Amino acid sequence: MKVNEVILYKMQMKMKNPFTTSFGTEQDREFILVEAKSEDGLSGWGEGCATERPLYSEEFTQQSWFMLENFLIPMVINKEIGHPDEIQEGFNVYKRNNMAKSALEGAIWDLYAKTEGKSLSKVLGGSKSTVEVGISLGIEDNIGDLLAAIQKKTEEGYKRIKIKIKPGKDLKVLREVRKHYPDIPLMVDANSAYTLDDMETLKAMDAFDLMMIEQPLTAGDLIDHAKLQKQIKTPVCLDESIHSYEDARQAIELGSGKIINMKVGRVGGLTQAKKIHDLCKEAGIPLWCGGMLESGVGRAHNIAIASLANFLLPGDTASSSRYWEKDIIKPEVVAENGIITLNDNAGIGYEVDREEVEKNTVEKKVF
Ligand SMILES: O=C(O)CCC(=O)c1ccccc1C(=O)O
Ligand SMILES: [Mg+2]
Repeated sequence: MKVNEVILYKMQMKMKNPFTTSFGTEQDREFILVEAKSEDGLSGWGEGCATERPLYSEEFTQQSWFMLENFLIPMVINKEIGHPDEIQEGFNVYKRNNMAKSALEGAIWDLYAKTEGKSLSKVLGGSKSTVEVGISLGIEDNIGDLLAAIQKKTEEGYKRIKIKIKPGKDLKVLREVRKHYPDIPLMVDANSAYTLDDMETLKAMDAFDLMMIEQPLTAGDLIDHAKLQKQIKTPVCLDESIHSYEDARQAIELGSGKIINMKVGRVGGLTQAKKIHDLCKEAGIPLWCGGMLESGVGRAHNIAIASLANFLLPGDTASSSRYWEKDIIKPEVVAENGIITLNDNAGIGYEVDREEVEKNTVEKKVF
């Protein structure tokens, strides 16, 4: 297979509602789409999940664009590619920049699957035909708004509720939520907002029967998370601490957590995600698929990877309509009663709506 043209689209799409985490509020989602074209006229699509500002990790859209334009696209264009697993080896001469790597690698995976006439899930080795999904709810100023959102999303059938927390917006919120919803599957995500000095608060969370606490401590940390996990019963789930197979291996060895949130962009692409999946399966560490407020393209990739066997917990891959007035894929992603059913179409399984893409494109470059 040969990629003879790559197109980068810088996208700006307004989300229906602002989304607040411990690191800030986002409503205008800027991201990169990658289209990789083959000689026989097929197009593969990938999405870069970096955000406009480096708030979640060190990556941001302009940096991804620069990486893709100057370093990554030249490595793949007009080269013979036997299998997408080969891409990552080449990319790894450059350090990190995982979201940029993943965007292009993802487009090539989609192109490969389309060339083979198989679904992306199939070529990745997925074994499930449905995936379970939960919902991630941002921090609200007003507890009433959060309770209303929980009510609505529970009625829609989402399989678990995740609420964002930060110091000062934690135990009081949990007490209130549990008062109204004593039995819902519930978890929290701190996005690195605490340190071991907050041990009392973190220990107090054991009282709320949480499925897990996601990334309570510093991004990249494995050691303090291991210390924390020894002192609390609630499983620690790692997000911003896992960027590679090596991170996952060390986290398992150290006991830094009991669950891993898999984000394909964070770990540098589908090939690395598969490797981490296999390692975690072997080690008895369940995974679930995280989200980065993706458009339909990234969402479709997330659904495909979530069909692998060790994705044992509901993911953050909610319906398109949770985020967008109109998504850029046809049909849109729909979770019914908290379940997304995969289709057998070749590649990502959804058609990219070029008209919608163009409408939301602020910059475009052909290579
Ligand atoms: O619905 C989603 O896409 C997941 C939302 C979410 O939790 C999130 C959104 C943006 C950045 C980081 C995170 C996170 O999982 O930490
Ligand atoms: Mg998270």
